[in-house]
Amino acid sequence: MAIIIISNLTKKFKNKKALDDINIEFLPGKIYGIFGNNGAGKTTLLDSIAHLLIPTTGEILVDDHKLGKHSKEKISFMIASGFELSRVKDFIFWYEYFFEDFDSDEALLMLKKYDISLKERVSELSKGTQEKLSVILAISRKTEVYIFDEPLTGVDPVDRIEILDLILSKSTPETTIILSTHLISETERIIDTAVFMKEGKIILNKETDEIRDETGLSIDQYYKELYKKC
Ligand SMILES: Nc1ncnc2c1ncn2[C@@H]1O[C@H](COP(=O)(O)OP(=O)(O)OP(=O)(O)O)[C@@H](O)[C@H]1O
Repeated sequence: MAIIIISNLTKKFKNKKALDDINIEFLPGKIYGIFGNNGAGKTTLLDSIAHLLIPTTGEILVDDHKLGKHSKEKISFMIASGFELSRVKDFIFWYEYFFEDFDSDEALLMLKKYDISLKERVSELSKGTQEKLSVILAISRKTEVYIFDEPLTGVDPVDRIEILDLILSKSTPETTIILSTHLISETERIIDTAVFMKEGKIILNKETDEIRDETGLSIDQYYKELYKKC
């Protein structure tokens, strides 16, 4: 059974439709890649699931519940802002305080591995290191859904492999991972289902193995072919 069911979801910013009648279900045990050109609506979709945005119309159900306290316990997502004055240790403290399922020992081990000091001001870290911190905080929670919006953009190619492996380590038959990225060729090895978005709509939602078998192309090649045409 789907853990997330989205029905007729539309999100407007003033008169602009960022999401246009989205219908999609996310299953446990799967890793979803959300791909699309700039402005396609990827972040708006992920922020809507994380309840950071309120839909204009439509519905999002998580584990059969409307978004709220229950979905907050089920979903862990990367934070992308609020870094201004805080130090790394403040984030560890807040996560421990707000989330009973946060494993601070696991987070501290990963911070050590990536040489991220607890004393550092987050705003003074490089963009890539901020992204690593954000991924570490998100995966140190024990939830059923993990959402990563562009987790690799500023990360160097060697660490990208490790960050992807960290994300992959959260994959179990019970967890759902949703990842948005422009780095299709680097992420497609871990993606089970590719979701292509354009102008606020989902134009493809298919198993990656099926795409490769049917087209003989990698997901990256198929994406480029499809977006060249439309
Ligand atoms: N807070 C906002 N106010 C007004 N318009 C917004 C806002 N957030 C997003 N939009 C608009 O909604 C559309 C979808 O934006 P969104 O950030 O979801 O796209 P995206 O697929 O994540 O793009 P990118 O790949 O560039 O990050 C864009 O046209 C964007 O300008």
